[in-house]
Amino acid sequence: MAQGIFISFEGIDGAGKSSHVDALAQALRGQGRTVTVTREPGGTPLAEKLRALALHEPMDPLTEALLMFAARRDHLQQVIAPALDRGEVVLCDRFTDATFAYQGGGRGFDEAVLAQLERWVQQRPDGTLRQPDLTLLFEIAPTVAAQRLASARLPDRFESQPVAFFEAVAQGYARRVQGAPGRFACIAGDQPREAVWAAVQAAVRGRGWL
Ligand SMILES: Nc1ncnc2c1ncn2[C@@H]1O[C@H](COP(=O)(O)OP(=O)(O)OP(=O)(O)O)[C@@H](O)[C@H]1O
Ligand SMILES: Cc1cn([C@H]2C[C@H](O)[C@@H](COP(=O)(O)O)O2)c(=O)[nH]c1=O
Repeated sequence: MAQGIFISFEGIDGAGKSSHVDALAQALRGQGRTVTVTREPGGTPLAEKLRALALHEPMDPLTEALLMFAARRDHLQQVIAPALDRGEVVLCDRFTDATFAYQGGGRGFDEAVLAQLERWVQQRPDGTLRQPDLTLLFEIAPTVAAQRLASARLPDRFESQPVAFFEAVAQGYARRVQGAPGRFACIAGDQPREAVWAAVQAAVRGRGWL
């Protein structure tokens, strides 16, 4: 059976990505595809426990990075890889680019160490690295994202960071795009919702998946 399709959604907090995950799932299901919608950190009972710790408990950058990869390993083993092996579509709200952006860019953690953890956690039996087939990166000015979040919900450990943190996170994302430009579709997140949704569909259609 052919491998499935792995699509991740990325961007700074408040970029507006989450509302489009379910919409894309519905559109793909409308075409007869089986779709798993999931998120990181999280996606399994264990990884959701690690998520609660990572988002709410104080910790140092190494602990934070290790928790993200521990959650990811369980999520990959239990949910993502089996679904892809069954030929399904996996839509994941954040994946490893978020670790490079938040722990690497935002916290200033050594990206060479993150790259080593990425290899350990995402290596497949054939030696290749598991990565999304497509990453939709929602780009927005940190000040605009902060205004959106201010009226949306109580902030967690990441959302309560200052604008300068999110500028560093955005730079972390930009480095990931530079490293693998063909994997990314960059979407202007500051447009009206309908225009953002049109851009999401165009990116997926461009790959022949919609
Ligand atoms: N295009 C848009 N224009 C204006 N407001 C938007 C737009 N898209 C989303 N929002 C609003 O911005 C807030 C954040 O949206 P959403 O939760 O989808 O962002 P997100 O990128 O998934 O953030 P997080 O990663 O923190 O969950 C919500 O209140 C949402 O209603
Ligand atoms: C995967 C991943 C996530 N984060 C951060 C980014 C967000 O602030 C939260 C998740 O919250 P969301 O509302 O579900 O987007 O976690 C991170 O710092 N590192 C990661 O690897």
